Amino acid sequence: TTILFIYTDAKGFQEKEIREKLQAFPGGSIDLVKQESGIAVLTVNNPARMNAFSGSMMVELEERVSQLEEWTEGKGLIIQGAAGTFCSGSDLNAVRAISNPQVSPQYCQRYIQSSGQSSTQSEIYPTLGSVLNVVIDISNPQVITLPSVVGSSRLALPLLSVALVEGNALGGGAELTTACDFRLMAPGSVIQFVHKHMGLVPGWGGAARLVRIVGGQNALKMLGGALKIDPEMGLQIGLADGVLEGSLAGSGANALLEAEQWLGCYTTGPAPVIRAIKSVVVSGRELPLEVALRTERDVFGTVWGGPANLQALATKAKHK
Ligand SMILES: CCCC(=O)SCCNC(=O)CCNC(=O)[C@H](O)C(C)(C)COP(=O)(O)OP(=O)(O)OC[C@H]1O[C@@H](n2cnc3c(N)ncnc32)[C@H](O)[C@@H]1OP(=O)(O)O
Repeated sequence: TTILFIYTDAKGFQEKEIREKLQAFPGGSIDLVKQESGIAVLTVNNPARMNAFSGSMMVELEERVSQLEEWTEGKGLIIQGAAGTFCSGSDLNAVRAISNPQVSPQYCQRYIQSSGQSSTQSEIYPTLGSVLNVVIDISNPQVITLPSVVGSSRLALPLLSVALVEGNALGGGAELTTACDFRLMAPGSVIQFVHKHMGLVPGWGGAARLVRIVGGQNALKMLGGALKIDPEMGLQIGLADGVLEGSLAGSGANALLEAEQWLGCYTTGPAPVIRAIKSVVVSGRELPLEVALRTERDVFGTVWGGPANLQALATKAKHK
């Protein structure tokens, strides 16, 4: 099930067209490593442009998310940038190429209307937004669909996800951090919604998610002031869930190791149980209460009497 191929014919055609247009802006890659531990590492890799998102990287992100959807043993996901910095947002070379005055008026109209007709370059951003919905709103594939959000019956990933922020997370890069369940910041790192300085607002879902993470007041200040959020401020407003140790930071490998250890506290245990935990929390947060309660009951049914439950009963576990 990928958003590119399960639409109706007209929509499918549109997505194919968008994909082709995105491929016209190549550069960089999105690398995925699935580990035995059940934690996968996704690397935004375009260091010559501070890991800015080219068009082909957007397409690759969608493909990597599809691979993660099929990874039934998976429990966690770390998203990082290559070479010690997170992501500087959209590739401004591509943005400049598509923002010439002849394209712009059409761009704006299409962007707002989001019509179902033939696509324009402006649909780059909403397209990636759909992928990010899947990265964050991860839930139990058996029970939750978010049709109104992703425009299809695509499901959210059942992995606990962390953005490992070293260096800068700017613009769309800041948005990407909000598409994860958690954010870990390295000393000296910055998360900054620079959209206002670019004459924009977030378009990948970053504003809606930011409000849920830090509340409306903080989100208004962050967007309105294009504030540079350092680790200390990040912790204070609840944007950061942790700050990496200074002694270990500075080296990409060590920062990743630290992030894996941090995430391991939450992903230790059998995959079906970890995935179910993600599912009940996301449904509780995102769905109307009545639906969330029903979902929780259904998810409960997937672990009740399961191997982990039976083993715990047999060993008469004490929780001291
Ligand atoms: C809805 C989406 C909204 C968006 O994401 S709009 C894009 C928002 N992002 C930006 O405006 C980032 C602009 N860049 C910067 O502020 C700085 O480059 C940054 C990231 C703080 C790093 O500064 P420095 O460490 O001094 O490095 P630098 O400026 O020399 O950059 C090294 C090379 O990377 C390039 N680069 C950085 N961000 C880029 C981007 N977003 N798109 C395309 N190229 C980008 C930069 O042009 C430079 O390339 P070159 O070496 O001059 O060829």
